[in-house]
Amino acid sequence: MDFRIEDISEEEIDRRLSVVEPLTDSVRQLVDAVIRSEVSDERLTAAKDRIDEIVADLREQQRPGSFGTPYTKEFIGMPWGNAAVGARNAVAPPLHVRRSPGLAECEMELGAAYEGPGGCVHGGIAALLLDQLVGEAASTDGLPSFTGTLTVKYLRPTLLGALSARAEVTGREGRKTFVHATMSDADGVTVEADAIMICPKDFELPTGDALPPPADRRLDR
Ligand SMILES: CCCCCCCCCCCC(=O)SCCNC(=O)CCNC(=O)[C@H](O)C(C)(C)COP(=O)(O)OP(=O)(O)OC[C@H]1O[C@@H](n2cnc3c(N)ncnc32)[C@H](O)[C@@H]1OP(=O)(O)O
Repeated sequence: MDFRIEDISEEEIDRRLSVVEPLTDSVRQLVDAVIRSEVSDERLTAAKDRIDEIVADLREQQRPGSFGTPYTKEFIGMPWGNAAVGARNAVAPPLHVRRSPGLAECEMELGAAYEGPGGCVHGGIAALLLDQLVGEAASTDGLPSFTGTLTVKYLRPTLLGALSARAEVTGREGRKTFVHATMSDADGVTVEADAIMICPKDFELPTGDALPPPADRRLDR
């Protein structure tokens, strides 16, 4: 796992987020517009050329590999490439997760980019989002857990639109944490999931005098 430390203040995190979040949001709009646009083929081709120019511009200075999760010295994580919550990742809806001990909750709006069956959320997307949420619920004590097993039950189709999700720790056994999660629309639960989350045996926390103990650590931004 990548544990790069980036020694920046919370003000600097906010400043960077104020630049990248609107950009990522515009890319989300672009994805949605491409899916639903009914303009002529000529205009679609012209759009491609303009987008290619922007891509070439952004690639002038490019990080190798993935974004990873840099941490501040206070252990605030910045998982900005993450597929479910990443502030720089237009693939992420994004989820804005609220966390308290053993609990993670969020609301989200899933549009055309997340479609599986016509008008409905793709089952893989529901599993992705619930996977993130069970990970966050299991990790609220500051020690990260990986998903060992995730069992997903689709109770009825989840229509695209406004949704909420919730994950709650139901038990702990050594390095294993058991989590139950649900995704709901206005009429109730549509998907439920059970996870066995595991803190890996060879997992080493980054060390350093400035690092607070796990229980006092701030979580991701
Ligand atoms: C602050 C940051 C916030 C961070 C918030 C971050 C949120 C991120 C959320 C994203 C979640 C993900 O997508 S995570 C990515 C997807 N998952 C992965 O890639 C995991 C890949 N698998 C692995 O790395 C490994 O297999 C592990 C870590 C799961 C387990 O390895 P290990 O540590 O060597 O485990 P091991 O000693 O063998 O077993 C320990 C105990 O767990 C059980 N066990 C082992 N594997 C499994 C399994 N797959 N499913 C169920 N149970 C298992 C064993 O029976 C044993 O039980 P007993 O004998 O003790 O009873």
